[in-house]
Amino acid sequence: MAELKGKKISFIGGGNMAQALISGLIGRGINPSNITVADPSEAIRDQLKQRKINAVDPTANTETDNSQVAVKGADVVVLAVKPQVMRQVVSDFAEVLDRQLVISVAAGLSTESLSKMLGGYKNIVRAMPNTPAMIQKGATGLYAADYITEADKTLAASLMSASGLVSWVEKEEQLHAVTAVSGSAPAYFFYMLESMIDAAVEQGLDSKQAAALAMQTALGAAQMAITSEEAPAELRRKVTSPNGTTQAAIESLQQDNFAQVMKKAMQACYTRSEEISNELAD
Ligand SMILES: NC(=O)C1=CN([C@@H]2O[C@H](COP(=O)(O)OP(=O)(O)OC[C@H]3O[C@@H](n4cnc5c(N)ncnc54)[C@H](OP(=O)(O)O)[C@@H]3O)[C@@H](O)[C@H]2O)C=CC1
Ligand SMILES: O=C(O)[C@@H]1CCC=N1
Repeated sequence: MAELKGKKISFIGGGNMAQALISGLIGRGINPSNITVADPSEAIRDQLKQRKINAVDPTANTETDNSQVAVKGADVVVLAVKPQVMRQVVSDFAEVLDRQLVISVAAGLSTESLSKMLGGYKNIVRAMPNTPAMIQKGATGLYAADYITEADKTLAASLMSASGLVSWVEKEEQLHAVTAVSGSAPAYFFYMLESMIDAAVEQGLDSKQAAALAMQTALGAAQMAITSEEAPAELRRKVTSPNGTTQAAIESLQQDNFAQVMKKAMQACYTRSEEISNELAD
């Protein structure tokens, strides 16, 4: 965290992912006055200002209120807009980049394509975070080309670790797999919770009670898996009494090819990430 002390951090795009990362940063004691966000939504800017975060309107065309203002004063610029609008968005400020570390959280968009969009600017680290960053329980994959300095890699890791775990990948393509296993994955767990709660309600619990039990179980299982020396398969075996209730549930999942279902979903995620990469390449 020492690396972030006094650093000016700007976010281009103040939507879901940016807000999650900002909450992580503020939760770790970063002064909101060191954070600037450019977002066209007045509602988002007003919310940010209430939290003492600077907010500018990228569509404004004044000397004090636009994305160039956010970028010029920054040490780190986090690009948090949809990959499909990145080219258009960065064209507003690419010319004023000179020393800033750019961190892109955009799914799929390669360093090479982004660098071209930025007129050849190369000081880029790619990150694939996830929304539990909001409560500092995020998981982020990071990639930097070999020409990025150790100081900038440390700065990027420090910024993302304010929101939770960080893990570097050696090859840029591995970020597709990171997206499948953690970037998009909170949604899989939320979907599983939704399905479990619906099923418990059908079995006779009221929805609040079902939700509380399912969510606490997800939290407990995740924390156990993280802290235990035993692998998830062994922890699963310890719940599963021979010919008991868990065995019946697990056998049902196996008959329905649960592992295959999960593999197929993660492959769809990986493939979509590759497609976005190809769509945005020149
Ligand atoms: N959500 C997630 O879980 C994750 C997202 N990501 C990546 O994060 C990025 C953002 O995703 P997410 O936060 O979900 O998307 P959101 O749509 O929530 O946020 C993007 C924000 O950027 C704003 N925006 C549009 N144009 C500009 C502009 N010219 N200047 C500044 N801001 C602009 C949008 O405004 P408006 O809506 O008014 O156009 C919107 O508020 C994506 O690239 C995504 O791949 C990565 C990991 C996880
Ligand atoms: O769905 C998406 O494309 C983004 C990237 C990872 C999570 N959300």
